[in-house]
Amino acid sequence: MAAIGVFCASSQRLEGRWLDLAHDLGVEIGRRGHELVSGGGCVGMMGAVADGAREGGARTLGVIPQSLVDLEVADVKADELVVTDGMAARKTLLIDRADAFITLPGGLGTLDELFEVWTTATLSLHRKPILLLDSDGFYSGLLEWLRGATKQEFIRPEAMAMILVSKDVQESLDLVEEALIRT
Ligand SMILES: C/C(=C\CNc1ncnc2c1ncn2[C@@H]1O[C@H](COP(=O)(O)O)[C@@H](O)[C@H]1O)CO
Repeated sequence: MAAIGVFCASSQRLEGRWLDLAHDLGVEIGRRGHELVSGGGCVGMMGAVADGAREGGARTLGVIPQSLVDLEVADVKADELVVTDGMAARKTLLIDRADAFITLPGGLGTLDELFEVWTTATLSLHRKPILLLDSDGFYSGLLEWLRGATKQEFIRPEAMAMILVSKDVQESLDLVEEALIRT
C-alpha cells in the first residue's frame, strides 16, 4: 500500500472525458489498496479523483490552503484534510505525504506541482516516482518541448529519465508500483 499523490485540474468547465479519467484513476487507486493524497479540492478533476478513490475504498488525504477553504472548494469528505497557511506550505506537505506522484491533465497549478516535485527529485531531495499520465496526447506538446530541451542540453538526460509516461490508468499504476518496488 502506497500514498499516491495526484495532481490534476481544478477547472469546472471541462469535458466529461477528463472527469471520467480522474474518477477512473481514483477508483483504481482504491481498488489496489493505495491511499490518495491530493490538493484537497472538491472541484473539477480534483473532486472526481477524490470521489473515485473513496468509491474504490481508498483513504483520502487532502492538503489545502486556508484561502481555498474560505472559497468553499475544500474536499470536506476527505478522511483527513490538512489546512496550510499558503500554497508553498501545501506543496511541501503534498510532497512529504506522498510516496509517488501521478500528474493528470491540468493547467498552471498542476504544472507548478509537477515541476516542483520533479525539480526537487533532480536535486536529490527525494527519490519518489513521478508519472505523467498523457491521456489522449494531452501532454504531447510539453513532452516534445522537454525532449528538445534535453537534446539541446538545457535538461540533463538523467532528469528527463526520472519522468515515467503512460497513456492509461492501469499502466500508470503498474509503472508506479514497479518503480516503488525498485526504490
Ligand atoms: C475557486 C475555484 C477553484 C479552486 N481552485 C483550486 N482548488 C483547489 N486546488 C487548486 C485550485 N487551483 C489550483 N489548485 C492546485 O493546483 C492544481 C490544480 O491547478 P490547475 O491550475 O487547475 O491545474 C491542483 O492539484 C491543486 O493542488 C474556481 O473554480
